[in-house]
Amino acid sequence: MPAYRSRTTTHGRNMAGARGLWRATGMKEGDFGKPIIAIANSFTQFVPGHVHLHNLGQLVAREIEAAGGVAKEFNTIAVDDGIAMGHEGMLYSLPSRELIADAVEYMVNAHCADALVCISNCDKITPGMLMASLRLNIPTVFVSGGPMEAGKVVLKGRQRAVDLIDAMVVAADASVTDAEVEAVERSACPTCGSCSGMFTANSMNCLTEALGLALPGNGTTLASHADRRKLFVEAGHLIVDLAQRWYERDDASVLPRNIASFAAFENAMTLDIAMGGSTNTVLHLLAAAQEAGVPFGMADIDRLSRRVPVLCKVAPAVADVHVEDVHHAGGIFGILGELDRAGLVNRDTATVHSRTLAEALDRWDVRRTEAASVHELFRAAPGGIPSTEPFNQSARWPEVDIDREKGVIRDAAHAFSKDGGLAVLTGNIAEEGCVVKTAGVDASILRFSGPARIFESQDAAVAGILGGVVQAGDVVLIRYEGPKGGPGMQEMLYPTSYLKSKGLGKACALITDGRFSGGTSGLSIGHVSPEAAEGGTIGLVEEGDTIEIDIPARSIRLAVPDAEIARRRAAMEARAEPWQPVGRDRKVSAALQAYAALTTSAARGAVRDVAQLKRR
Ligand SMILES: CC[C@H](C)C(=O)C(=O)O
Ligand SMILES: [Mg+2]
Repeated sequence: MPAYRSRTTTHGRNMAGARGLWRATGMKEGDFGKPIIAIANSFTQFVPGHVHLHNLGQLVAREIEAAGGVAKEFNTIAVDDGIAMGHEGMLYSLPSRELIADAVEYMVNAHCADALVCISNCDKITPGMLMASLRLNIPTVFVSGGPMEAGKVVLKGRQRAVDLIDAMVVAADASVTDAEVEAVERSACPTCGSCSGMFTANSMNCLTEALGLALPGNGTTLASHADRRKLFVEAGHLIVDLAQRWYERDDASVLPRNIASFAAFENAMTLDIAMGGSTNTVLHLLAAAQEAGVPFGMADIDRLSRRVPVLCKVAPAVADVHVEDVHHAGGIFGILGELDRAGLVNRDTATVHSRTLAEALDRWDVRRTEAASVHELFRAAPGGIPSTEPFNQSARWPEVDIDREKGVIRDAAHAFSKDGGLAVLTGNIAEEGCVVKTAGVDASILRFSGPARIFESQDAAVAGILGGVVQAGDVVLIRYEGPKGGPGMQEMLYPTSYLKSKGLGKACALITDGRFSGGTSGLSIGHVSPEAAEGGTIGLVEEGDTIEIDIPARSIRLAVPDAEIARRRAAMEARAEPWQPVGRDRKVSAALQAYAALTTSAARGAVRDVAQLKRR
């Protein structure tokens, strides 16, 4: 029977000092002996996905106390990728994932907390907390801040849904007037919550639901809707129950590593492929799997991508469907229900709320249950009230969208495409692989070949695209932007958005050892591994070389003879400072240099590898 971790500091005469300090935090006599539950919140006024979290940690805390626990809240940082995008602020985005994971580890282990509630939301906060929960392996429940409502705007006499990406694209489109750009800017992000498309934040919050570590509805219930409050209340009660099951009844099934098993990682990746999730999920699931000690790797992702169809298309893959519409169609359990009917999910995985996924599907798949409460949950609708406050509206659709032939979620027989929404490509330019979100690639360019237009930084690529250097038919190649080379593996959202702004979205390819925002679509191939800074062949490509991309064949290659590549490699190794970008003047802080010294390639999830230090 495991002992409560918190007894280390709450029991024994010699812990009088610690108990004195616990008392000063507000612990009462009767609290000593109750499970101490850490609440990892991530409130900040820098991020719309977190601006509304300031009181939600205490909402959970009151419920923990009502359920018989002691709640202790702390806060992590939270970077807003959309604000950090397109300048050197983006160098900090992926490194912040490691800081968040470490911050949760530090606070939970330093104070011997017994269990954990993670209040996350945006791009690196959910992955960072997920890594921490699997590293710590104590009872954990995730409840994220929830998705933002899609914006609505009238352009050229037609009302359309808009989001952050639309604001970025129209701003660089000379055919759009200043007044129209302003109208989109003012409408694109109407409420608190994570940006409304199937971008990285929403992808990861949906995947945490599929992994079994979050409650049904976590990924798609709007931040603005009153229903979302119930998820926080339920999380507060559930975590005390999970803690008691582990520490008092030796029930190891509640531990994160027994929930996020290999089969659960397969389910999460299957969901991602079926809904065209952000390619960042590849990085973050690989990193989380490593923390969990689960041998889930790129080969598994490739295997799944070849058998899972696209059952749901959401912005940026399509313009007029957002996460609120996925919710209206039954949410993540609606998609998992269709995947289950197609025999594509592991039904016996555990969750924090149901004994198995199969039991959860019976209860939460809107096509399996008539339960009014479930149908009411998925009728939750946007309120259209601009606000930074949560739970401020309770609009409902008349019915749940269960049209699986033409609706937002499809059954396997009516899939948007038989091929999955994500593909892993390999070849001489990416021997450890690279990824492309196929759900966002026009069918006409699944096979593409063209001359390399080389840029040694994201900024140079932006200047080249906006300055007309990039022409139709080109393969934009951005390198030395990997985890080590950037450092920090920037998201290339502005280059991919500006290709659209210039009308080149279906006329060019873009490949990089960097990565992409979930807002990227088009023939955008990222995570090229090994990266240029680690001696990858992408560092040997020369201007005008032909790059051949064949998504159906899962291949990408530099059409240059092996002997020439070998010659170039020898010449590179002979340089005084090999594998460095040409003509780039980027100041890299000591903090980022420390990150670069320990990180690894995208094919490993850009995880920290301290073994590198011993090899020096
Ligand atoms: C819309 C872009 C978003 C902020 C992002 O960075 C991602 O999805 O990764
Ligand atoms: Mg991002």
